[in-house]
Amino acid sequence: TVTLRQMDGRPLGTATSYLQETTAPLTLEQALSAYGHGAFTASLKPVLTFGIGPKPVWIHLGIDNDAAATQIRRLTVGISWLDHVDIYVRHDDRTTATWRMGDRLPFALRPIDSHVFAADVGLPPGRSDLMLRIATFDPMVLPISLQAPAQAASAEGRESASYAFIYGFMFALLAYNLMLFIGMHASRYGLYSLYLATFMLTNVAYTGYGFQWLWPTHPGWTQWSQPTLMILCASCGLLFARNFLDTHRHFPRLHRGILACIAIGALALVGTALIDWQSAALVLAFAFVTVFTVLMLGLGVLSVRAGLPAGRYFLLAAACSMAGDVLTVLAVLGIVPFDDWTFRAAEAGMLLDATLLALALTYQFREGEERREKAEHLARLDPLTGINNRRSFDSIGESIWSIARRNDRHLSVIVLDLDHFKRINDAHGHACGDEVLKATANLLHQTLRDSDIIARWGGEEFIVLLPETGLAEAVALAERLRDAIANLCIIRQGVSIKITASLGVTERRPGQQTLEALIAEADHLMYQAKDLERNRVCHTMEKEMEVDG
Ligand SMILES: Nc1nc2c(ncn2[C@@H]2O[C@H](COP(=O)(O)OP(=O)(O)OP(=O)(O)O)[C@@H](O)[C@H]2O)c(=O)[nH]1
Repeated sequence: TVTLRQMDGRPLGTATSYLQETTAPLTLEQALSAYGHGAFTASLKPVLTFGIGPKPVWIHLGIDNDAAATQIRRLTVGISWLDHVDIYVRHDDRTTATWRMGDRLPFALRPIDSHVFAADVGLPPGRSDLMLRIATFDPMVLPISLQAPAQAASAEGRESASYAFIYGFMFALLAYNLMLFIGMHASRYGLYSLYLATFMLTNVAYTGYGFQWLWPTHPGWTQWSQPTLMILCASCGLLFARNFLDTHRHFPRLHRGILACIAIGALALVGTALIDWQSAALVLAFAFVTVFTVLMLGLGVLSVRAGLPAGRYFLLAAACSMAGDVLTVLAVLGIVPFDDWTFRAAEAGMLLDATLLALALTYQFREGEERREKAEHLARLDPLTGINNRRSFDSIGESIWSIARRNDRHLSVIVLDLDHFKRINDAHGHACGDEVLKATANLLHQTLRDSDIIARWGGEEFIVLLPETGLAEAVALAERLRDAIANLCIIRQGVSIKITASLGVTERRPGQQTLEALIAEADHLMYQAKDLERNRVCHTMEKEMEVDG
């Protein structure tokens, strides 16, 4: 028996006693008579639990109103998914109030607009008895409490606010990822959004908010929504994992196995729906979610072991979600004490899961961008010397050329070719030739300004584009380069290798049409230098002097 003071919203299980029906359903009179004969068992737990799909249960709670006037207290059975909740209030051997509710009956029959089962009970002074009959295919967990209606309403308000926070947070993640999906056509963002959306729907269904807000006139769907959405959500999670971890490439057998698993789950669900076997659908859904949780964790472990960069986030996310799910299931099955924290652990786990996966997606995106930038950068460089290759020179050179042309600015070019390079290769080997090419590129890099463009033009040929540089200055620079190359000391296997280079230098002339023509001129001059015994700089100034002379 509970007194008014004990009616503070906490579960009153230890004040109750119960009787489970064995064969035929009992009437109220039969249950009362059984109670009178002491057939009820006193509950030792504050929250009664009877596992999945148990026989219907009768619960008795004695109430002592020690005040002088009638008191109203809100009776709450704080779980949403019970099929039938019949409540009888007895006073002076009479039934003073009866309510029938449950998620097999339309929501409108509920006396209080709540996502769980609640009724305001009038308690005259003295002793009253509450008799409840509860029947369900789902896990039967019964947090029964009494408290003043205003208090109950404010507790429910706080609870709703916490759900609003969870849904708001998840909705923001969902909307953001949906936009990424639409904008980038990357299916992993779409699958992640789908996973979040189905999780939210599953949660809305099992917390009873779905029945209260979304489908109050469809008790049939309320029944089937839970197994259906559980299987749908787990399937979306697996599809996301397949895509996110690229299982097709890394774990091909698992990739196919996951799809088979989803297909079996979906077919089995359709089968149970066709024969309207709801208890089997529930057992199937719980089994599927268990397989899902194990698979997600296993995929996380495998991807970390395979060194997949985003694997750590995934594993941590899967572990958070699994810990939350396990705690909630244990609470619902009565294996660990049922309270707000244990019951809502799955939500906390999923919040962490969703956040970590969002981080993992961002990490993966950043990594992809870095890879792409690196590949683009590498595609512009000569792999041996690390300076620009011809393709990259062409694109940079063209823009410098058009600026110089439009603004009529100085622009010079040097073409440099190493002399008798074939001999170096022949005498010291190809690897040694490579070393010489690298040393030459290095020297160019160190001697020239950052604004000058250096590139490897061909085998042992280099090109330098000198913006804002007149011919005299370019020729002086070319001479310095020639001299530095001639003095370059490359020692390989104790042998000192000497090299020289021939250089052609020219400057853009007003009216000259293309950069190509300018380079061809410098190239021509470089060949002139080769003809003149090599290790020389030839330039257009000489040509002009010759013409003048
Ligand atoms: N080691 C090495 N050799 C290269 C590379 N690219 C081209 N070569 C070699 O450079 C040599 C160029 O020879 P040639 O075109 O006959 O010119 P050269 O021997 O320098 O003679 P001149 O240009 O007339 O002074 C060839 O033997 C090519 O195989 C490279 O990346 N590494």
